[in-house]
Amino acid sequence: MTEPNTPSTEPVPDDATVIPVAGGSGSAGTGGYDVVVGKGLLGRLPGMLGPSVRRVLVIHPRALRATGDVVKADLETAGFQALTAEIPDAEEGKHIQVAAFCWQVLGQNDFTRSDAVVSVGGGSVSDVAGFVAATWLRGVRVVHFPTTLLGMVDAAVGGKAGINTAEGKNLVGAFHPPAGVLADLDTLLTLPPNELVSGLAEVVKCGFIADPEILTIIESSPEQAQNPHSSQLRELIERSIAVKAQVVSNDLREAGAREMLNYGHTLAHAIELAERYQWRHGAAVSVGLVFAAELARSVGRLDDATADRHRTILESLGLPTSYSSGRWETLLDGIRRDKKNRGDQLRFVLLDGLGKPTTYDVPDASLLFATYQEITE
Ligand SMILES: NC(=O)c1ccc[n+]([C@@H]2O[C@H](COP(=O)([O-])OP(=O)(O)OC[C@H]3O[C@@H](n4cnc5c(N)ncnc54)[C@H](O)[C@@H]3O)[C@@H](O)[C@H]2O)c1
Ligand SMILES: O=C(O)C(=O)C[C@@H](O)[C@H](O)[C@H](O)COP(=O)(O)O
Ligand SMILES: [Zn+2]
Repeated sequence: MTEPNTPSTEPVPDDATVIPVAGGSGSAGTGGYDVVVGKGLLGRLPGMLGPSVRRVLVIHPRALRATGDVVKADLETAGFQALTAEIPDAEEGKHIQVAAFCWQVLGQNDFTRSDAVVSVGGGSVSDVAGFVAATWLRGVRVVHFPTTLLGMVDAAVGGKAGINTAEGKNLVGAFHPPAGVLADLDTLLTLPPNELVSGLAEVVKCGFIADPEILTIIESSPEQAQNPHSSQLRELIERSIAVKAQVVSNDLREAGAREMLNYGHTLAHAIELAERYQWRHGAAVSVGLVFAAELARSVGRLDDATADRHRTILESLGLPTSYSSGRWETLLDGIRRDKKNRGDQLRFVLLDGLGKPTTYDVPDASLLFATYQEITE
């Protein structure tokens, strides 16, 4: 795997797009923070960290060692005392022992409440780094520098941070909004195509729950949607971030409306657990979206055209839309541990129509088994 192009620090470009998010600990406006989308954004990092920060821990996976080193060197040039913590790649990084290793580095280097964490990597890195920042001294600042499409459009925005346990995905975590997010499009140039496509599943999710123009853009050219140089992909990124920013600005702690961002995830997380995290998150979300569409169709909430559109658009991107038969009991175990459930009540996010997400209390698990038959290979 090739590492991203080394981001340049100067000058800060003018063609960046700034998407504000309300709520949190950032420096933008009244307690909110900015998600900046553009190229050559690293020069903005000191400003996002803020004037009180002296020490910075840069957390990155092994695969992005050179990028982590560049970020560290730039921070040192800007006058910070910077350290790096190298963590295991992908889902192996979302582990309590990895968090403990980062806490040890912070402790041994006297990090105080006025110091900060920076994540450099995909969603797995922003999740664990955000969790470390949320828990160290009960909360220090974190800035995310996402290097995957999925990280830019989803994981780095909104403050959900967490790790996995043996029992399931993201079962331990915190809501800890970043002080800012730098989505540097240059980093996408080295992202393997299957990772970029994985991120597009979350983009499609945003299209179905809130911004149908996203679907139209992808349908008009699935190829350009996958081209890291294209204006279409940049527009998809900005639209998806705008959807997420709007939702989390109004419901950071998922008291209600934020649940819509979990569309497709009830089955997706169960698949990831069943597959021991050998499936990409976006691939699992893709199957989960089709499952949710079929469930909504079967209970008479979603029209055929919108339900069918799920499969068509996801397949046009090369994402999976079906899953192995014979795994239902394993999947149901995962579904029972979903955070949207209340007691024995299983709950899903479904669509009442395009752009009309709602929550659905499943009356009987047999309904889910029947829907599973609709998506098995
Ligand atoms: N907190 C949230 O709101 C939220 C939202 C969505 C997903 N997530 C989580 O995000 C995780 C998935 O994130 P992801 O899809 O970014 O995967 P990831 O973090 O596992 O990264 C995918 C792979 O790409 C490599 N990589 C990263 N950037 C690269 C680059 N620029 N060039 C080359 N290789 C690069 C990584 O080393 C890794 O092997 C899951 O754990 C999911 O649960 C969290
Ligand atoms: O931000 C949210 O809220 C989401 O649900 C976004 C999801 O894409 C993301 O995968 C999130 O990590 C899932 O959260 P969880 O609470 O179901 O673990
Ligand atoms: Zn997700």
